[in-house]
Amino acid sequence: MTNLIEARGLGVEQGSRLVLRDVDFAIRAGEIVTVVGPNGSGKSTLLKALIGALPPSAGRVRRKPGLRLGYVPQGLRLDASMPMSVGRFLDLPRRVPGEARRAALEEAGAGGLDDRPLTGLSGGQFQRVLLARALLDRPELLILDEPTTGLDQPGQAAFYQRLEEVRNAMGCAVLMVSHELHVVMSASDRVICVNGHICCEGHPEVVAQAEEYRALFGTGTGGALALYRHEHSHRHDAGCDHDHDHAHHDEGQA
Ligand SMILES: Nc1ncnc2c1ncn2[C@@H]1O[C@H](COP(=O)(O)OP(=O)(O)OP(=O)(O)O)[C@@H](O)[C@H]1O
Repeated sequence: MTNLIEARGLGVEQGSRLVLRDVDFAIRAGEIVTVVGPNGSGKSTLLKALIGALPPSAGRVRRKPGLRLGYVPQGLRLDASMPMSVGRFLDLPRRVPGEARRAALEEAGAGGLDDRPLTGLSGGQFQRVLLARALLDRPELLILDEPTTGLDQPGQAAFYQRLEEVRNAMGCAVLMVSHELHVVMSASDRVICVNGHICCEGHPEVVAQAEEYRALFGTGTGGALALYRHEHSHRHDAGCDHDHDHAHHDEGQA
C-alpha cells in the first residue's frame, strides 16, 4: 500500500445523523494536506474516522499497517492551576529520554522550554509543545485539528511555516484542519474543501487561480469570511459538486 491512509466511499455518523458521505480520500508519504470547510461541515469527523476513532457507517478506511501517527486534537486546554513543567507533560503517559524530549521540542520550535511551567506559556508556545508531543514517536503522519486557534495571524503563519520545516526535516505527511486558508495555503500541497462530502479539492496554486476558488474563498484575508458566505449559488466547473441545502452565514466565526 503506497498511501498512508485511504478512504473509499466513506460515510460517518455522529449521533444517528450521517454527517459525512461518499468520501474518497488518500494521503501519501510527505504530503501536506489541509481540510477547510464551514463550521459543522464534518472536518473533525473526517480526521477522527481516518485515524479510526470513529467507525465508518459506509465504505471503508485503510491505514498502512503499523502506521505511526501523531495527533494534535482540537482545542486542548489544561487546567491553569495544574503545576506541571513542559518536560513532565511530554513524559505523560510514558517517560521519554530527556534527549528525545529536547530534540522534539527543538524540532517543534520550542527549544529551551523543557523546564518551563506549562501555565506560563503563551498560546503559540503551548501549540508548539503539543506539536513536540506529537513528534515524540517519529510519526509518518501528523494530524492536527485546528492547531492555531487563538493565535494571531503572524503566530499562525509562523506555526504553519514550522510545520513545513518539520515535514521537510522528518519527511512526515501532515493532515490538518484549518480555518485560516489564506495563511495555511502556502504551506499546503493540497487543499480539500469539506461540506458534508468533499466539495472540491486541488493544488493550492491551481485552486487559488480558479474562478471557483475565488467565489468560494475570495482573496487575501477576506477569504476566510467568504468561506462562511459560501451558499453554493455559483457554478462549480472544476469538478466540484455541491449541496444546495447548505447555506452558511456564520460571519462572526471568520
Ligand atoms: N459527538 C457528537 N454527537 C453528535 N453530533 C456530533 C458529535 N460531534 C459532532 N457532531 C455533529 O456532526 C457534525 C460535524 O461535526 P464536526 O465536528 O466534524 O464539524 P467541523 O467541520 O469539524 O466543525 P468546526 O469547524 O465547528 O470544528 C456537526 O453537525 C456536529 O454538530
